[in-house]
Amino acid sequence: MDIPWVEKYRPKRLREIVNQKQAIEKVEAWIKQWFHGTPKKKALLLAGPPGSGKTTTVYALANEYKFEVIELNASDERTFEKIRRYLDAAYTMDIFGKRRKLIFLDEADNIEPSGAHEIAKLIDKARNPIIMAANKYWEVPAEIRNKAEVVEYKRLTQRDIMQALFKIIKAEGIFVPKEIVAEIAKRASGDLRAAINDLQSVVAGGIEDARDVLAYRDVEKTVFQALGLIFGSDNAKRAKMAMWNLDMTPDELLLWVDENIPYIYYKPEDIAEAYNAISRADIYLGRAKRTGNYGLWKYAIDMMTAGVAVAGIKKKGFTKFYPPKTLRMLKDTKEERGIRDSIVKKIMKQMHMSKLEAIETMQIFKTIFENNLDVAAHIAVFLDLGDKEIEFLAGDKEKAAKIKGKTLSIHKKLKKAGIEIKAKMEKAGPRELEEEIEEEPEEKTAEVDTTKEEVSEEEKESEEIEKEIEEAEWEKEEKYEKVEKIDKAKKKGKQATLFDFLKK
Ligand SMILES: Nc1ncnc2c1ncn2[C@@H]1O[C@H](COP(=O)(O)OP(=O)(O)OP(=O)(O)O)[C@@H](O)[C@H]1O
Repeated sequence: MDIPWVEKYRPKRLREIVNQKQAIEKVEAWIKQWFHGTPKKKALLLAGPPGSGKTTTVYALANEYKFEVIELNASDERTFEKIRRYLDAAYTMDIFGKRRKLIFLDEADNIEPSGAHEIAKLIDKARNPIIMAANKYWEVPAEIRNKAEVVEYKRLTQRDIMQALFKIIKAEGIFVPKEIVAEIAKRASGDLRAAINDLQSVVAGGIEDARDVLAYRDVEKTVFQALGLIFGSDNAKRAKMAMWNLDMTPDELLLWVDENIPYIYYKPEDIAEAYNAISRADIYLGRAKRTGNYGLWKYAIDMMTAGVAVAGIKKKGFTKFYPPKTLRMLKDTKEERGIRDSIVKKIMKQMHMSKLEAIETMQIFKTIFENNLDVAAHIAVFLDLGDKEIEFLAGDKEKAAKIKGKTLSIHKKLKKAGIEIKAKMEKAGPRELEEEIEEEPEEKTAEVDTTKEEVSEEEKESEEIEKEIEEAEWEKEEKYEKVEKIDKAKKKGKQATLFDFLKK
């Protein structure tokens, strides 16, 4: 996976930072004072809109003036303790020799009042430069704000953003039409980080799809941030903030989270864990709707945010979020629900699972249907899925058609194998079949004279038995390979699981 362009192209030097000249002059003047003693204000507060260059300034400054940055997050509970530790050791030795530490406290507008008092005390005692950053500086507790020199960052203009994007396009040696660059810059509303991420998404997804990606931008502006909180860290508290100020119902956010799980987690057990969390959330949401007890939303939200955030190891690097396919494809949600329910029922029946397990399994099947058409076809045959059901799981008409084609050839093979096996069995006597029909004498199944006009009761019975056996044989042949493991597990009294099936 490519490294995120926001990191790859983060300016290393102060002069590369676009359109924040005044702010940077102030920051440089302040840091220079540290080389001649301690400045009057030991802390700076960089205030301005997201993606305007605050964090970039801190790192470029540290790079030029040879500081080591200790980055702390104000919403992290352990921050206060860490600050104390670093302040006590203003200088430490590292392999480069003596390097001064610069403390960077991001999200200062998220500091709890109790923490604010302690941080204010620590600023008083500090022997290190402290830089804080906030989007809304008026929400930084006054106690801290008063101890810091405020440096304002401007919202970047569409022109600034376009310039920065073209620099990246040139460095990457790619072509992106000017109107798309202009559109990305316009939609970013001053946030260069968002614009760079959009540009990378558009390039990764192919320019032809650019308009689709951008069409979702208005919603994603917030839903992307929500997904970033859920998938961006293992911090449950941060993840729970995803629903804040989000102009969406939990049901809608659930679809987005659901869609993106397989792009974030890569180990099957982690994917299953994350799906487990959302299927529980789904149950709470359903219950809330049925009973009118919307207090249950809180549990649902916790499960689909924090529950998903801590599900496992996430992919590193740039991640593109995708809008839910169900939103794009199946406008008729009633129909969608009907299809979903019938798949769940089939899984419950064929795989001997509880509803919850079946929902979870269905989510895993979705990933398989999108990514491995061969396995998908086997599952489709095994579950006897209809066209709509295959389409639902594949999330794409074209893929569904391919899977359908593969199921037909599986059916053909099974039929052929069934005839061959039948012939063999007629010769040698089928062992597996014997087990299943052990009460019935074999001769009865072997020959029935269909030329006789008058059929005796006994013969009628025999014919029926033959039919039944033939059906059993068909079914057995179709499913034998796939259910063998499950059957064994059942015989041993173990619960059959999806993984028994997939290991086949
Ligand atoms: N003024 C700028 N000049 C050049 N690049 C910038 C500028 N502002 C933002 N960027 C780019 O956008 C990315 C994000 O910027 P940065 O992390 O500095 O934002 P920020 O102001 O700290 O935002 P936030 O408040 O959300 O943390 C950087 O990696 C950099 O590539």
